[in-house]
Amino acid sequence: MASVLQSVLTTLLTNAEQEDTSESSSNETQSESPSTSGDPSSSSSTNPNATTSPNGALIPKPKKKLALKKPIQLPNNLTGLIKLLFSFGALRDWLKLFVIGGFVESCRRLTGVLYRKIVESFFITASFQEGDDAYDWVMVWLAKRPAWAKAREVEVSTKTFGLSGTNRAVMVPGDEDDAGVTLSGSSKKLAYLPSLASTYSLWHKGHWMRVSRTEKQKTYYSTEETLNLRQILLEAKREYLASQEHTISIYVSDSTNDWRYVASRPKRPLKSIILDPGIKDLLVDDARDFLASKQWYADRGIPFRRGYLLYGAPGSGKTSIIHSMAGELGLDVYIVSLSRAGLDDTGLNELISDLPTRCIALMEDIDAAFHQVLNRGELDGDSDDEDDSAPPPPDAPPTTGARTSRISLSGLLNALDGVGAQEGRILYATTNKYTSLDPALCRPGRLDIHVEFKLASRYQAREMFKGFYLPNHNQEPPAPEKEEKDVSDSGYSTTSKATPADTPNPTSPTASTTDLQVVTEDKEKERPIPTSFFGNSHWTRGPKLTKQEVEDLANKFAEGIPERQLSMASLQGYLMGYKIRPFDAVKDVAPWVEKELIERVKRQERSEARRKRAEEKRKAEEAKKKEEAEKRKAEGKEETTEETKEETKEEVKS
Ligand SMILES: Nc1ncnc2c1ncn2[C@@H]1O[C@H](COP(=O)(O)OP(=O)(O)OP(=O)(O)O)[C@@H](O)[C@H]1O
Repeated sequence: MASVLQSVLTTLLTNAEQEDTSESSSNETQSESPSTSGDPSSSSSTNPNATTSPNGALIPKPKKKLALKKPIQLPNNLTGLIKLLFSFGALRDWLKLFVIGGFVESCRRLTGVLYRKIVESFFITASFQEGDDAYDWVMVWLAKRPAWAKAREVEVSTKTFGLSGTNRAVMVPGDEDDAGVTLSGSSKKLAYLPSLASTYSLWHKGHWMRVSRTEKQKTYYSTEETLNLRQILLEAKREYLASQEHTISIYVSDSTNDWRYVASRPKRPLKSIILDPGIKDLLVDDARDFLASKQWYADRGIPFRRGYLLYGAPGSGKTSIIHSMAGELGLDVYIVSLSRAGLDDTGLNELISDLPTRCIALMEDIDAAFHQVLNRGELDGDSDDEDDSAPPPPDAPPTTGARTSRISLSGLLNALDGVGAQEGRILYATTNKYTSLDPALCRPGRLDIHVEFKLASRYQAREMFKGFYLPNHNQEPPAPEKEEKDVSDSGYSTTSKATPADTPNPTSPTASTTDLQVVTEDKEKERPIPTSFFGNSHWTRGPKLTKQEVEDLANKFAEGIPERQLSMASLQGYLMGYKIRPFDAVKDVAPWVEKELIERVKRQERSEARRKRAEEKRKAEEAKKKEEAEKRKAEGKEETTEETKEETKEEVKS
């Protein structure tokens, strides 16, 4: 340090010397200049550097040698050096500035550190990462805080945060009573999000909290608050779940084998699914009993899992009952799409083990993941298995063609009950091809309960008819004026509003063939409220039927439906065309059924022809393969014979 200071001082002193020298020389120059330009006498008297000779000429005085007579002695101790430094004015000012600046900066940093320490000791900071459930809870909770509505700077988004239907209104604080903010006719709601890099302060139950949103690799929220964090999170979760009370969440697997939330669906009431008596009760009671029996399973060492296989005719309500059960049991649905391209055994295992503990895993069309029939022969890789020679089941898919996914049967079996299989989950598998499933897949422990869904019975047809037209006394009638305006509703294409085609007319054939009566003005008071679960916006346009009238009509309708010939989906499709015309629905049912049955026969013929073609193609390919194999075998033999001959010749020669 001292040596540095010494070298600095030396430089400074040298500079000072040079400055003095230049000053002196400039003085000299100045003193010379008047003698050359002015009167010598006057110059001599004024010029101190010249003397006058006896002849009057100016004789310049000899030049003074400019040199430090006494060079400054550099002190060799630190104190002396500092003293010397302070003897230079400019340096002194610089040093003062340096010291004051350093002091101010240190104070600033110290205050920052102290502030953070205080904040940390009084506040709790929590970060929520986008994509996590807790993030959605906190978002919905924040949106519901009144203070949030006063925020001056927000980011507007149409994200739903897992909410659907009317619940989405919470995303727009203060807008809950609106019919719904619509964006150019869409039903999307607006959400106010904290804008990036802004900090918001709000009070909650007497506590101050700050909310800031920052973006790193992912966006996340961080809150600093004085409240018990657990309490706030629980509150947020409670409010979120309350918002979701009437919906179920649907998750699907993405290409990275993670579960991704896709949508919320309103719960479908169980009564809207019409099955033969006892089936619904069996499914619901068994699932309820299972969910309540965790300890029972644990005591007996039985894996806490339950599987249901719903099989049968297409459009008979398999998928619908699963969604309805999810609502009834309050479980989310995780759809495992076995035919997703790129899904292999490892991916499937990961997905199944990542399922939450209480949920519904849904595998639709479990047979469709494999183009080949799932059987033991394939599983064991034993091509000579006697099963192979047996003809495939009548509805078995063709056994050739590329697989859509890389799932093997053993992979699926492992995923269902291997070590990684999640406890507490309910598995629903559906198929239209029960006979094509391997018994190993269907055994208890994997798929414990098998329920057949048949084509519609007369009982189901009757109940569906009643569901469309029966008064529902739990609902308030909608305001007629409002309904008048609603022309966008429907699902049917005919019938003018003024004279519904179904309104019995004394002279019309419909009226003459039925004993039902038109509801008169007097009856209007006890006017029935329409359909329980197929919507009610069109009810004012239809005839007002009493319960008994609907039951009579339903019986007539059911009589026209052949037992187990048509699917419930087709019946629903038919009735949708007669939403406000129950009389016509009954009247037209016979010709419709006839047409449907003819269509069905045609469809069956087409499918049989397709199956035959596929079978022939398969046989032809097999024969071709066999022929090629034999040809290769023969060629191989010939080559070997030639080679043996050559070798013998060589041997003989040698
Ligand atoms: N039993 C039923 N009760 C009420 N509606 C039904 C019933 N069966 C089918 N539907 C109606 O038919 C439509 C199709 O039903 P769903 O998808 O549940 O049939 P599915 O058996 O799963 O058909 P698939 O085997 O082709 O997948 C739905 O809109 C549903 O409302």
